[in-house]
Amino acid sequence: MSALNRVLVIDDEASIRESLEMFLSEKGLSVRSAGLAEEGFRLWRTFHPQVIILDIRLPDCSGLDLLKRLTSRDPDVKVIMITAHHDMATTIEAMRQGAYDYIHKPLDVDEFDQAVDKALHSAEATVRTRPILKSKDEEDPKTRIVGSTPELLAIFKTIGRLSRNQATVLIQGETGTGKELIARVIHENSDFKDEPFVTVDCTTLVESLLESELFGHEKGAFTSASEAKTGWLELAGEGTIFFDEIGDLPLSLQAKLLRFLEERRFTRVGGTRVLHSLARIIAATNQDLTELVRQGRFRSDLLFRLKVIGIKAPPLRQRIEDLPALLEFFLNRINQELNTRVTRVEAQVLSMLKAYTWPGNVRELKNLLIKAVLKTHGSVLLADTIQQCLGGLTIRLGNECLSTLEEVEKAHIQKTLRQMGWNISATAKALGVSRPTLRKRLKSYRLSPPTELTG
Ligand SMILES: Nc1ncnc2c1ncn2[C@@H]1O[C@H](COP(=O)(O)OP(=O)(O)OP(=O)(O)O)[C@@H](O)[C@H]1O
Repeated sequence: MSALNRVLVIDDEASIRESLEMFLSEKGLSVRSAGLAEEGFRLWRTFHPQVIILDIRLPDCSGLDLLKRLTSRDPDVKVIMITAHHDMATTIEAMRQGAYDYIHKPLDVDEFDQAVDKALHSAEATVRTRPILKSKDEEDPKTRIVGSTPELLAIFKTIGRLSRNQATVLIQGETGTGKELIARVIHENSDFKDEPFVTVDCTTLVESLLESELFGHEKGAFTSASEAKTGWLELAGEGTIFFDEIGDLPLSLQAKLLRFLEERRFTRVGGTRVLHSLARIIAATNQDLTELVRQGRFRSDLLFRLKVIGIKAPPLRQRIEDLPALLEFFLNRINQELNTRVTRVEAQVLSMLKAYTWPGNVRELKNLLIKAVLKTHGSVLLADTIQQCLGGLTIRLGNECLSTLEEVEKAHIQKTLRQMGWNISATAKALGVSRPTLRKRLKSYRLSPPTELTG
């Protein structure tokens, strides 16, 4: 009998205990039951159940109190609360206290069956997986670029070289690849890090306002200028001005920015005093500026001026080896920010994430993990949850487009089998499963060795 099939039922109604015992035994599970909280707690200590079915109302104490006692001793305990009461506050409180699930009486057999299977699967995954989060991050997570692929190492070097000067930088890359993050890290690692970092979103600016926002204006410069205003160039001091989506900057403003970059001097709108700015300009874009130049939508001389130092932020799919580190980093951050404790991941999660194409890059990964963590009960991030969050999105493995967990699993097994020359022991080891499990999968996916290997 597997060590991972023990269920404890704690309910004061004898008829419910009996029917649940019967139902769970028929599922092949080992079941014990108790009618009182105290008795249930004692059984929990001696029987070591993977899953507990717990009634909210018990004669000697509330099920919620017992839940609290259990989760404080073992945060990974899987407790399915059952109750005849449909009240919001208790449901919320039970989930807050770490209940795995919450089901109403009269029990719907399918719903109950599924909840028990999921809880057992999650308990099994907790045992199978090792925590991936080792230590708390010491660095400020908001200015940490995670990754160690050659493309990123080259970026780190460039950032180092930029630390002693105020050279202009152009960062190009797809959406969500970390362009703004790179700009902030350049600023944080410069001698001028205590000066301001000012962001200019070129997509949201009304053309007529930009000049005065950027350069400032004097009182009375135009009808609504009732007060003088300091512009971003002055506000930034010796810090950094980050032009996000520079490709969207209107042509008239491109000319003004170019003039400023050439002379480093400017006047406020309606003013005569010549001001200087030593701020570093960093521009970012996810468009192909050379193509925009060709189309006459971007000035080639401005592109030349901006690209004193050019940085290419690589798309996530081109540095997929960084995924484990990113996963660990975001789980840590999400746990801290959302007060969750997802510290383990099922083995297939990583292969699924690695197989996906990530059109939204690191931002998409971060958002997906937030969604998945919020759906996770307990400490293990399950492959099923990732699949749900990826929704109808397609996973790409090699040249194949896969959309279900089974397809992904099958393709991954096939690939590993091929790599291992169809050696079952080596493949099972590489996949982290036992040989019987692998054989079961081969049978269910009808996988058999190519003919030249069978003889
Ligand atoms: N290498 C990385 N390590 C850690 N976090 C990252 C990394 N790359 C991106 N991020 C995070 O992903 C999110 C998106 O990054 P960012 O806003 O810098 O991307 P972007 O390229 O400027 O996007 P857009 O083009 O859409 O403006 C941010 O939360 C950022 O902190």
